[in-house]
Amino acid sequence: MIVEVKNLVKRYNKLVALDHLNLAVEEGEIYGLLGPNGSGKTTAINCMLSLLKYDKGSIEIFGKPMRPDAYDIKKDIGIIMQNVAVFDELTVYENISYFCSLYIKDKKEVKRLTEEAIDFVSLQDFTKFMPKKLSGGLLRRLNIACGIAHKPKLIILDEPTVAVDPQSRNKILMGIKKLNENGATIIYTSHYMEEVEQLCSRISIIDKGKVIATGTKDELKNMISLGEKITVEAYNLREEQLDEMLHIPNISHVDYTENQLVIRSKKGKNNLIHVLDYLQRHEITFGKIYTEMPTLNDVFLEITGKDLRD
Ligand SMILES: Nc1ncnc2c1ncn2[C@@H]1O[C@H](COP(=O)(O)OP(=O)(O)OP(=O)(O)O)[C@@H](O)[C@H]1O
Repeated sequence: MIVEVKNLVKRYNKLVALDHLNLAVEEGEIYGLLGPNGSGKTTAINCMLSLLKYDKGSIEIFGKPMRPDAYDIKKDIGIIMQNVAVFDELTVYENISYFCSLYIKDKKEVKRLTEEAIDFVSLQDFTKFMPKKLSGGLLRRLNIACGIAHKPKLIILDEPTVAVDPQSRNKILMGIKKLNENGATIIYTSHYMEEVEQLCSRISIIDKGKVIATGTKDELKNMISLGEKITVEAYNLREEQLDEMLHIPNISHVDYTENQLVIRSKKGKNNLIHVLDYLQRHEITFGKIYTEMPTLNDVFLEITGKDLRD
């Protein structure tokens, strides 16, 4: 186990930001913390790193209790926080080199690792730039390079793609995958379900400071009753046909607006075949047809009754 958080409680005066939060991150995982803004992700990370005092619970990292002065643990952790934390008066190269030298004493090794980190985030053309001259996406990449140059075993990224252009976002996501392939365990917080789905091997969904569900994306989707959503471009459907479709096995909702028929099904096999069969038997003209599986937002919605983005 790389990180084990048990029954963590953190209050800001009367507000309970973490309410008996439990997490267990195993070696080699990309572990996602998915939750809406204000659900407690940053507070959890700050507690894990001993940057914030908490009221109750325990935190172990690499099998040892985490404390503010646990430098032997901290040297193996790379942190990339939401707010970019670099020195404005240092160049891109100097920033990365400085953060790396906090952990690595050998100067030649610092140089080698700095250059490797620059290549890794593709900032080769910007090494002499001051941070203020970088775009938002490049600045995020610099922030990441500063956090990972010393090759930590555990890398924690708190919403690293907020307000980042799509090209930099892709580079960041691919970079995180590569860091993981090279052996690092990753904790990744986000309120973007698509990113978490794409990237993470296991996910904890967090709401109001509590973990409400944990699993792989497929395990999470299997927790809910919703099956696939079938969308059909269909013409001249009558009210009674829509009512009849509700009697197709497993179908729970039917909606028809502007020639778009949207059918929601419960879990089960052959839902699409049954729908197609109905359309053909009733000689209903139809065009494009596609199905979508439930998303992590559907999971969040079914458990909490609200959208992730609310
Ligand atoms: N220093 C603070 N003082 C008082 N309340 C705080 C403080 N920091 C966070 N909170 C509150 O604690 C709760 C959890 O906030 P936190 O920032 O951990 O959530 P989050 O999931 O990381 O959201 P975001 O992505 O918006 O940062 C929120 O209600 C927030 O308003």
